[in-house]
Amino acid sequence: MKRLNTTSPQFAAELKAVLARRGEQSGSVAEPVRAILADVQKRGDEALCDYTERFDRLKLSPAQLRISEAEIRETADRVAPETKEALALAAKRIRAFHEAQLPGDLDYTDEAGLRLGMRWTALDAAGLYVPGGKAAYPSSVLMNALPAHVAGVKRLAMCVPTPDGVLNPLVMEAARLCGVTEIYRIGGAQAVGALAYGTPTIAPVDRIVGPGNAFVAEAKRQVFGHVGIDSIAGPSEVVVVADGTNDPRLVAIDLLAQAEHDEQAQSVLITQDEAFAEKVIAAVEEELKTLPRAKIARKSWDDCGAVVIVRSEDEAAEVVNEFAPEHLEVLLDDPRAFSLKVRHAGAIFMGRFCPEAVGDYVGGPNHVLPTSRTARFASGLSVYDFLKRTTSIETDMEGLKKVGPAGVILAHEEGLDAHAMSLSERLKKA
Ligand SMILES: NC(=O)c1ccc[n+]([C@@H]2O[C@H](COP(=O)([O-])OP(=O)(O)OC[C@H]3O[C@@H](n4cnc5c(N)ncnc54)[C@H](O)[C@@H]3O)[C@@H](O)[C@H]2O)c1
Ligand SMILES: N[C@H](CO)Cc1c[nH]c[nH+]1
Ligand SMILES: [Zn+2]
Repeated sequence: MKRLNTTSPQFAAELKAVLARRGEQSGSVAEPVRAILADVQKRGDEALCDYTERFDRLKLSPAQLRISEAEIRETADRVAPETKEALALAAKRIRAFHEAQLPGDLDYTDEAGLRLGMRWTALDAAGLYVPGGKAAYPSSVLMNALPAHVAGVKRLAMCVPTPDGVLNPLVMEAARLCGVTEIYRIGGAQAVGALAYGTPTIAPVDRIVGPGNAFVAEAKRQVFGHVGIDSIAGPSEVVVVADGTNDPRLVAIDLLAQAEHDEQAQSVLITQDEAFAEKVIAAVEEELKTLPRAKIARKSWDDCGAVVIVRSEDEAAEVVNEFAPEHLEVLLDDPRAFSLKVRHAGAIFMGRFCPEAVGDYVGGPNHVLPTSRTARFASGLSVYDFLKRTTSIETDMEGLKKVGPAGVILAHEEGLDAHAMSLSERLKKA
């Protein structure tokens, strides 16, 4: 964990090094991912089976890649009723928020008499990547599948790794709850490659969405252009802005809540109160003594963690904007006022009673969010990732007479005479 202070002459360089730290690690996977994607394109199902055996310790034949509906049902039936109720509460809230996102079409006639429109249509097929290497993520099934379902996507193909062949009952129940029946027991870059290029068993999709580790994030980056992707939703990140009135132990737990996802996760505290910062650091050490996933969280905290001492809330906001974090917790008296200073963050959690875990599971907004500073230009998963827009123009001769002559001039300026003639020859008939 790095200690930074904005009063230090080296602050800018130190911050750059903290930000670069994760980039270095993700850069190291580019070549292995390229090789895996090329191999999946070449060898299809055989490659999927080989990588699944190598990385997930599961020997499969191509016929076993897809999880049967009977397996989904039987595995999901093992979920306890109160757990099903918790999942149903989360699903209801997530569905409601994404239904509220649904955009409307445009259709109007302007002053020149042209009827202009924009119609939203759903993708035909979406690939849903649900992580499952170091932890199982039934919550990610909901976050991937519900916006797709709300958007009206006809085909949903889900990939989820099942290390050692273990099917997670709650992942299967979440899939059943969302009506997902096409599920493959594969993960990592090879799953992304199968969804992007297709194999004899897995038909290709039009867009791949969902979070994953550095291999998954890099694979999505590399297939972008051949298929759409939502964003680079890689190893988790949280920045916590807290004043000294907070309980240091709760802040430490919030930092560890994201560190426990992945050795490459990043947790950062920003505060004006140095004494408070030291209490949080001590509390992190104390919690790591008993945290079940301490091995993962310790490496994440040691390698990628940071504590930044700032001189004002404005300075804190500027540091947040530099991180452009996946998640931002604002544990201040007026979190909403602070949040208005923030230009780049995937999701903001406001107030001392709203830790990120509310959003991870039951808040409603999506927890699949941009990482590695991509929140500067990317957004969290939403219904818009499963929709696309088609615009339309309709006009009669009256409308063409209003706008056509200007089009002719511009076409000639661009040296495109057939463009000009397609307008001028019609105008002659006026
Ligand atoms: N950004 C978000 O919105 C968001 C949401 C949830 C989870 N996450 C992140 O998702 C990630 C989940 O990671 P995970 O590992 O648990 O599951 P994962 O499913 O992302 O990755 C596991 C897969 O990685 C592949 N793999 C493992 N080691 C490999 C290697 N050496 N070479 C090539 N491929 C390899 C395997 O195929 C395995 O199936 C975490 O980093 C977590 O922070 C992010
Ligand atoms: N914090 C993760 C996004 O980085 C989402 C998640 C799923 N389950 C628990 N947390
Ligand atoms: Zn989380």
